Amino acid sequence: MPILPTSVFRAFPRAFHLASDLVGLCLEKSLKSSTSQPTSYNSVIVKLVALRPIRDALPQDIGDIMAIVPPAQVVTAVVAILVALSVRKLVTGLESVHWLPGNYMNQKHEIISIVPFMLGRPAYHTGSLNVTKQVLEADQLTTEKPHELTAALMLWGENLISSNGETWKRHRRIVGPAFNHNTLPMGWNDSETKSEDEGYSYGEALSGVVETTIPRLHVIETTWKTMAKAMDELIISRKEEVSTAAIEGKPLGADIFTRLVSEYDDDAKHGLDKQEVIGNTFAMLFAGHETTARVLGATFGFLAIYPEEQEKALQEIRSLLGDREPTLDDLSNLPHTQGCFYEALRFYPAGVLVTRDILEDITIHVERPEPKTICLEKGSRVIIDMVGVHYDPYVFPNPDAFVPSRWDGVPEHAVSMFGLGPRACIGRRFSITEAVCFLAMFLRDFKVDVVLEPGETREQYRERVMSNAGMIGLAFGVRTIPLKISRRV
Ligand code: HEM
Repeated sequence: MPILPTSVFRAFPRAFHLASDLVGLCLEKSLKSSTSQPTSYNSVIVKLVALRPIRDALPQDIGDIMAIVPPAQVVTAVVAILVALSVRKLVTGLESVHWLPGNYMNQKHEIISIVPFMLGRPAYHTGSLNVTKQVLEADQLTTEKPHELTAALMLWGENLISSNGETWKRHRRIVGPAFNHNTLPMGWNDSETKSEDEGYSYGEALSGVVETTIPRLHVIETTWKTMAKAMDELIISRKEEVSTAAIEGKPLGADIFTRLVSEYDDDAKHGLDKQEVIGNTFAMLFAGHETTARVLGATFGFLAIYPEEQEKALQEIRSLLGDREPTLDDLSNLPHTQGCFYEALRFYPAGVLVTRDILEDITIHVERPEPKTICLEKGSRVIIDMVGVHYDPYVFPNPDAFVPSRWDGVPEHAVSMFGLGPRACIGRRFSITEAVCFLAMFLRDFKVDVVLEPGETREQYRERVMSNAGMIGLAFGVRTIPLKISRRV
């Protein structure tokens, strides 16, 4: 947590109110003056949502001191917004260096170093698919996820992502069936239910929670309280529905949440207790919230940069579907469209860091810089750089090029951006289905194009826009992609 002089914090609550007042005023004005300004309305809302968690996070008991700050003035409010935004970066740690693919220079070595990070264990850093496979596909008893790195996700309760050993097996057995063929056609309900007393929508609260997962969790208390309350209410009401359906002999829903709630039994050794239901619900929200959406954004970016690839996808979609809606069976017949999604995912593997602690010595074989057998020693850690893995020129020739056809014929389980081995992403099929379905329906009706700056080429646009990547919430992706979308005639 960055240390700031208390005077800075003192100036905040009042300043935030002023800033919000000002933004509110602009909002009101723009709504009154014209109904044809949706952009300014939206941008104001976005700013408000961004500012509100910070404002609410500030201690209330210093509010009185703030009363002595002079009343609203435009300058104060503008300064407050600027300072607030920069403090937000410090508080949430969202700012990071520009990610540039050209930084990958050391792929001649499959393991880079075993230097411990600060106080941590000695850690092997790797960007090699070969090493990744051997570690992730090793016997479950020989590795586990590091506790301190998954601790933040445990706050809501034990869950599939963060658990290890027997607990992980129990969770995977229960959650797994929720991702089978029957659940794929089902969409996620976009819950925008407002929580009246807190003033946050469920979605807004989730964003707040996601952005503050790392040790600063309790800073933005309101969002967390809102989420906890919403979760509790949801579980109780769905449990009642499930019990009623069981008594009346009606079939239960096949969705993930119903499956989790159905297994909720505080006394059961093989089911989930309430905290575990909540923990897993959050785990699914965390894992499913930003990931697919970010990769879809990048896919559109690449399709805009390379119109010939977009045209190829359009022809594939048109010749398969014509004017009808896609069915689940169609999705395997859209290889180019799927390849575009995979290729964007290769550049931006949303789950960017995969780590394992070594519980028993593991012997692995490396080919570079020369063929060798290495013992990954018990007590050490393996840190897998997923961007590096998917930039490996030995596995992905000409890694800078956007080549959807490189995925032709690659079976789904070998798509390494979703992880490998027994702990590979449980949402992989769900994510691919959702993405290809969305791309098919969207590209049939709309064309995406780049928004170039004066004199800029498409390649320069790619450099400017697509390199501006980093962690957004918990997912790795491109920050902003300016696109022009037009309806096809
Ligand atoms: C583009 C989308 C996605 C990417 C790139 C992605 C990536 C990954 C990766 C790399 C792992 C393995 C982590 C490890 O081995 O330590 C993983 C695990 C997991 N993912 Fe995803 N994921 C995506 C979408 C989803 C979705 C939509 C869901 C759920 C709705 C989901 C739920 C999970 C869960 C629960 C795990 C833990 C599985 C276990 O440990 O048994 N993911 N994901």
